Amino acid sequence: MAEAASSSPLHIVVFPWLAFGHMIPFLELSKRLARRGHAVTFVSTPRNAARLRAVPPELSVRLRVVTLDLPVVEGLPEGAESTADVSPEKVPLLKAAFDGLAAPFSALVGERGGGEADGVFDRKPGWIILDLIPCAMFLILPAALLAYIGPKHENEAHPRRTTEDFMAQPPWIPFPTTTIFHLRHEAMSRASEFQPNASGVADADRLWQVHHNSCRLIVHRSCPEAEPWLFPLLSNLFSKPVVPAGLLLPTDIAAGDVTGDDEPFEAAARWLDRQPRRSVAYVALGTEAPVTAAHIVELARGLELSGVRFLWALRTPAIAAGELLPDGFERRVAGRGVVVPGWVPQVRVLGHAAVGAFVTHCGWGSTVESLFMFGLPLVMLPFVFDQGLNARAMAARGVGVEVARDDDGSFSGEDVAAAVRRVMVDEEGEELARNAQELQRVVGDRARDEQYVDELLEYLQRCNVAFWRLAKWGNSLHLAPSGPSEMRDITRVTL
Ligand SMILES: O=c1ccn([C@@H]2O[C@H](COP(=O)(O)OP(=O)(O)O[C@H]3O[C@H](CO)[C@@H](O)[C@H](O)[C@H]3O)[C@@H](O)[C@H]2O)c(=O)[nH]1
Repeated sequence: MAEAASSSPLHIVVFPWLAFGHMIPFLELSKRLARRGHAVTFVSTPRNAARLRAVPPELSVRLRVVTLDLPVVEGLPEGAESTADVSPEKVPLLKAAFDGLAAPFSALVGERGGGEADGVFDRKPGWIILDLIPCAMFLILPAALLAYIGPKHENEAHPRRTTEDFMAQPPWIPFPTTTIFHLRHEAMSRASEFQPNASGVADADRLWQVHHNSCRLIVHRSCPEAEPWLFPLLSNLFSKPVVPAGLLLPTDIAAGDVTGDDEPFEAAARWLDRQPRRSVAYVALGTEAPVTAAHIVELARGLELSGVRFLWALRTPAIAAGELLPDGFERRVAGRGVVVPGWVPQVRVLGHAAVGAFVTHCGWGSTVESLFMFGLPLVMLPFVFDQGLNARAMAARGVGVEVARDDDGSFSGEDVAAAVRRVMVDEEGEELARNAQELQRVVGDRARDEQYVDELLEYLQRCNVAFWRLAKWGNSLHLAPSGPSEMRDITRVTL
């Protein structure tokens, strides 16, 4: 890995969407860019910045965190700054608040490198890397989701109107694929993402606005080993380079990238230390899945019925975890099951020798951390976004099984227990575990993962700032290639 920038170092500003599933990989990418001698300004809000682990001292000369205060939006709970702080129906309000950061962000990047003149940051940004704004878009999502959404012109040529349309393979994917939401509840949720939400804009439109108006380069937290065939297809479909950043496998396994109230976890960690090797199922459904009280009851019933040891990270922003669990649940599973009501250092748990499988919503971050980093087989319970696609792709690779679902997405405790036992108890589980280890060996190669960042940097340096002129105009951020005729107006900044 290059430790110093080979040619003139870049100043890169990164500004992720306010979700830990986004901020964590953006910070990981930032560290790798800084380690290679480039200056990185990581922008977030004060509370999120405080919750992310401090930048390692050796990187602090080149990687700095700048905070912007989130504007007040009616209905958004006080102090809510990330999707982990709100229930799913309030996320559009968080998006509206994030949209309100367009002007301060524009001011930040428009003036010198962003703030006072201080050495490496005293340069206008060569690149801005955001979820949904120019000039490079870094998607922490798998390439499969972008392939499913497709470019606007393909959606116009092949409009999807009915639920069945959303359940079918997109016609612009010309080969057999797992990129299909074949379950009715998933297709319905997808369809809603093409409609405007409470933030006033449809999520698909946010994506297209950037793809079509402003971004020159699309970067995925992924690699061809993890998602074969998709990168050339996407470059072709979107008529611009779609390149991998690698999986950004977390480097700081012991700490993770988020600080929180680890207190409730410490007792669970001591319990985990006493469990036999590969005997515990770690259960966690990420930070954004719309998990209902009924889901939690059935999941609890399933874990109890399975007879398997488990550690469950149960985050419920709106209701105390204990109030959702069936009566007497914790007493009945005492000794073999532990519920942690709050933030759990997930990477540390997944890497623990006692953990043998992961009951997961199949968020891409969780898939990367469990399967590609540690080779753990999966019990898959996807809800929204890319999660169903990830589950399908991993089932096809023989590294996990999905919990059976009804058309409306509901599932029973018996369905959960059956899937958990297939992975943790039955003979089939041995093959799943072997496949997962084998996939990890191929996909989770750290040297190759670093090489993808080198290749990305080479690309960024080749097409550097000569290409772009930054201008501030009114309340919007404008990024313009050198000719004024190509000036583009970017007003929206969120996913
Ligand atoms: O108690 C917790 C809860 C979460 N995490 C971390 O938070 C991240 C969660 O990321 P992910 O697994 O991707 O889940 P979500 O936050 O739910 O993911 C959103 O963003 C993902 C892209 O990262 C998409 O794939 C998902 O569909 C979308 O829900 C991971 O790094 C976890 O290690 C913890 O460390 N402790």
